[in-house]
Amino acid sequence: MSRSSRRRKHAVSQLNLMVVGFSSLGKTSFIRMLFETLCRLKEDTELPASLFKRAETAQDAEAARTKELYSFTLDIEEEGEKISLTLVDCPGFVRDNELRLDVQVTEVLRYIEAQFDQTLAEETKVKRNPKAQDSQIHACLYFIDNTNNGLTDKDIRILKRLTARVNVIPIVAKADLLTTTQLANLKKAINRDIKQYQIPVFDFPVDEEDGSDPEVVAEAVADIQTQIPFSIIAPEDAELIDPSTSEKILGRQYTWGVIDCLNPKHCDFVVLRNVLLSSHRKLFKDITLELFYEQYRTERLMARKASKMITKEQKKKLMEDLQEI
Ligand SMILES: Nc1nc2c(ncn2[C@@H]2O[C@H](COP(=O)(O)OP(=O)(O)OP(=O)(O)O)[C@@H](O)[C@H]2O)c(=O)[nH]1
Repeated sequence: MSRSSRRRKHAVSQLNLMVVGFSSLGKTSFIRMLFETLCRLKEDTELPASLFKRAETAQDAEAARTKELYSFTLDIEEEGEKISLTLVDCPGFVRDNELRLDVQVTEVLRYIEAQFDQTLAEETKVKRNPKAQDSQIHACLYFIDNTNNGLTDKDIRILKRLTARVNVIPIVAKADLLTTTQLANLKKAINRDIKQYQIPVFDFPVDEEDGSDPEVVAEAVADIQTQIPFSIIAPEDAELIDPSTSEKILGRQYTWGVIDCLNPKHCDFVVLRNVLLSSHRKLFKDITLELFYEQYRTERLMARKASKMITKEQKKKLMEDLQEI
């Protein structure tokens, strides 16, 4: 084995994912489900307590609400590759206060931009740290309320802001509450709105650099594209037993039957997990660095240049105006 391939085998890839959306749509439950399906390399990683606060009753709901943004990192292995996976959970957006909602979205964007600032600071160092962590958010899952018929005005406004800074993947949450026809209609309505309002969500382009047969890759991508937005059902109880197989499953039990959250016929979790951790991981990272980070970097440098160019009088006037605010 050559030195470089040995290095690659031991190389750890970083992946940073974020979940956002209105409150109580199942974001934390999704993170918990993802966590439960991961092949962890270190069992002793300290996990946030909020990850285990389940809310099966209305009284629990307030206590289990995500109050502030938090993140945690896990060392995992996916298809033989080591990944340092950071999951970021954000407080749910409020529905009834436009001003507060805007502040919340700004806070999410500030967090994303703060990660770009870290890269920018590292890049401008004379002696760069070769082991510097990549903390940029590579993909953001946007949870959509399935009680609406497509995207609301608020969704559109939020999505327009987020897609300027990060790869956004739309998610239909709590898909168990919809029939097959309702789910298909909702997916259609969301895709119609995405197109009509020209929201540049991540559209699963064919990766030109992928060494596999181009026809096979194009077919796989087309297959994924038909599933967007991905439907998710999070389990209610990790200890659920499927009565037909007597096996433990991650699911939800109803009077009429059991949902297996890992069954691709029930929801798109397995496809989404594969897209995030495996098939599109590199593409998410490349686009983040080459498109979103570059855009942010250019904006920052231009703003810096513009502030240098203003005259002393203009600066004085600006300071006076700011004091008046
Ligand atoms: N029916 C159903 N309920 C779900 C699903 N996922 C989560 N829930 C329930 O929805 C409630 C809220 O779930 P959370 O995961 O806390 O939602 P959240 O989006 O993180 O909420 P905030 O912290 O307020 O933003 C809980 O009672 C969950 O058990 C699902 O797929 N289907």
